Amino acid sequence: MRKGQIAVIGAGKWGQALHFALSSKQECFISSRTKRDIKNFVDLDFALSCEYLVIAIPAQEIRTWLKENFVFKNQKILVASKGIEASSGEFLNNIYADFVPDENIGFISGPSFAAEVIKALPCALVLNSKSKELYDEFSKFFPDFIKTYYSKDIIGAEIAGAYKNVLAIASGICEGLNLGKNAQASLIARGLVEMQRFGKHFGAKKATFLGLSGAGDLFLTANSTMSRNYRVGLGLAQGKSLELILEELKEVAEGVKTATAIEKLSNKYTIYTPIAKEVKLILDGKNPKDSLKDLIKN
Ligand SMILES: NC(=O)c1ccc[n+]([C@@H]2O[C@H](COP(=O)([O-])OP(=O)(O)OC[C@H]3O[C@@H](n4cnc5c(N)ncnc54)[C@H](O)[C@@H]3O)[C@@H](O)[C@H]2O)c1
Ligand SMILES: O=P(O)(O)OC[C@H](O)CO
Repeated sequence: MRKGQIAVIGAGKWGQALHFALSSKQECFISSRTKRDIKNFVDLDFALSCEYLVIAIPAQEIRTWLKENFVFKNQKILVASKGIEASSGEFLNNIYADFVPDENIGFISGPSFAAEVIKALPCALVLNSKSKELYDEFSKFFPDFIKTYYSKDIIGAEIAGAYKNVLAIASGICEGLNLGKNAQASLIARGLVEMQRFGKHFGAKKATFLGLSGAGDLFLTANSTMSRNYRVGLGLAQGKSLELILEELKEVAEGVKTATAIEKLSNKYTIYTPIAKEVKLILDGKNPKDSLKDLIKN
């Protein structure tokens, strides 16, 4: 094992931004399934032999990626993805649990557009782990422009980070339909209540939804065209097909698949999730204006 060394796996927008940030205090490696012209780019075997790993591949790909590539050799891992597996409705921490013990894993949450992190603009992140030791070790790698906080509420952080993507789609729809700022603020506020209610069912803490991981990331993502999920919503409101929107986006918008996962889990456990349900229906072809009427009525 490469003791003390750190590598990011996944060289998309977030992986590259984290690689930039984590390179500010020491050498940080990066790996991806396709070779990239990035400083310190290494092959996957090299990356996997580092003691510290930050995994930034999309949520829907994680199970397969772990099965095909990962062998646990006591590495310490930070998960940077934000989503819920759509095919199973499984949370990422449960998927990772088959491969990595609790004390070796943490999850990043909080408001963090890659495009700003890669410019070294200040931000605050939460590193969520059962192990404070793991937090202490990883937080030392972060640059001065990122303030890190510790939390043990993994499920809360995970749900907040995934759910806000679905709400960002809803907010983009609201903007695209020109419904006004009152409507948008109402939607975001009710969305926060909705994701907290959903989280409560799975044991998440209320405080997580009121802090960086919940309100912080929701307010960011649901208010800006910098968000891919928000832009999906804008496109839907403009009458574009989901297929075309995703083709134009060329990057992952986790809210699309996470809406399916939330629908599955809400149906299974009878959790009231009206906004996420309408987003799912719109993604499946419902007219957004009809959704709005139904949302106000119910
Ligand atoms: N971009 C941001 O601002 C941001 C911030 C915080 C969290 N996130 C989260 O980070 C995750 C990644 O987002 P991103 O912005 O880097 O997306 P992206 O679309 O820019 O890149 C995704 C990367 O994952 C790689 N990938 C896809 N399938 C893979 C597979 N099967 N095996 C290995 N690699 C695979 C792609 O090659 C690509 O490099 C998402 O869950 C996203 O929600 C993104
Ligand atoms: O561009 P989005 O919508 O994937 O959001 C990116 C980050 O999750 C913001 O914290």
